Amino acid sequence: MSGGTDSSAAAAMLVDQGYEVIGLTAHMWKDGSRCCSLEDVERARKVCSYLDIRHYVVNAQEIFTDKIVDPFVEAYAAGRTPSPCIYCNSFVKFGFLVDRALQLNCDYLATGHYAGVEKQADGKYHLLSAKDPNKDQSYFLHRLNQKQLAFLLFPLADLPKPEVKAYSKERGLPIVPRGESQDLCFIEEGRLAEFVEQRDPSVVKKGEIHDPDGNVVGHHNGLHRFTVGQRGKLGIALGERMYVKRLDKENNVVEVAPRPGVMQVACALDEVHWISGDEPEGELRCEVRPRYRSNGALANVRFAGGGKADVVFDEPQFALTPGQAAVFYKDGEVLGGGWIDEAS
Ligand SMILES: Nc1ncnc2c1ncn2[C@@H]1O[C@H](COP(=O)(O)OP(=O)(O)OP(=O)(O)O)[C@@H](O)[C@H]1O
Repeated sequence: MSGGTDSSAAAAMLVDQGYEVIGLTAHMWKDGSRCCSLEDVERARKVCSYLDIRHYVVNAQEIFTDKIVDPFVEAYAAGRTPSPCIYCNSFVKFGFLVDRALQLNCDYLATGHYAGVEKQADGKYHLLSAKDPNKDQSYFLHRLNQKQLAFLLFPLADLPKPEVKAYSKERGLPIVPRGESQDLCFIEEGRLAEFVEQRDPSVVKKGEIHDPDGNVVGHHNGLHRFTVGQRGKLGIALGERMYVKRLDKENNVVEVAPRPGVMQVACALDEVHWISGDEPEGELRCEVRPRYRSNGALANVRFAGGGKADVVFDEPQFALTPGQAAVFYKDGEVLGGGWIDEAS
């Protein structure tokens, strides 16, 4: 329970369905940050007390630093754009918290994620998109395995957010309003570069900005200030609108190009994960979402062995970004996904 509407509503629904519910809140990051802090712990405590259920607070600061924050900074230092929510789900929410729930003799761990889990006739657990496409979080859960899915309940899978809000109100849940969770809950809005610099000062390194012909069109203060597809804040004034096309770590160069230059048709993935535990044979035709806010595009996924795969889209895609996840969907189901290593 994060103290927000979704997990509070999920807990209340399970209480209403007759489950014996225990609230579990991870204190993940420093106080004063926008989430996962002591203020959230306090919010969750209030809801539990209202529902008359036990509430446990677990200290997850060490694992959060080791598995989410440090790799996040390392990725930026390597010229990539990381996706910390995916790691947080794998290691903290559905790793560390599952272990704690097992220690408390729980039969399930429930969260307020918008996604579905279903055991089907093949005996496997399947991860499904949420019914509310605006809230669907299945993209962030694509690295879950069978053991984790067997232990999970997602009570909000079939509900649109307005219904969850209405239910919380009707049920009288004492929820202190706050904004929807942001991707970077541990960093103050607009302070990403400073955060990375504070934790790894070596990222501040002057370099050049190159146009598609290799001309120097500007200078920068570190690759961590850029992400592929970025348009503004380039500090250059050219006749044409320019986007970041590639971050060249080796030469500390930011390559920019007009929009057509940032459209690419293929990308190489590593650490590909399959929810079923079995890699499909040969080639897979499916929809691939190369970032969270993407509708998915038809592609062929070819397996290259050793957890690697190549994705070839039917149509060029904008800003295939190293460090982001490409997630495979078929008929509303998440099959798995991998990290984008390189686009071409
Ligand atoms: N600090 C935490 N401790 C325990 N569980 C958490 C914590 N933060 C998030 N969760 C769980 O993960 C789910 C998804 O987290 P996310 O950050 O996407 O929250 P959200 O959609 O804003 O939900 P909420 O309204 O519950 O905050 C939450 O609904 C909650 O069940």
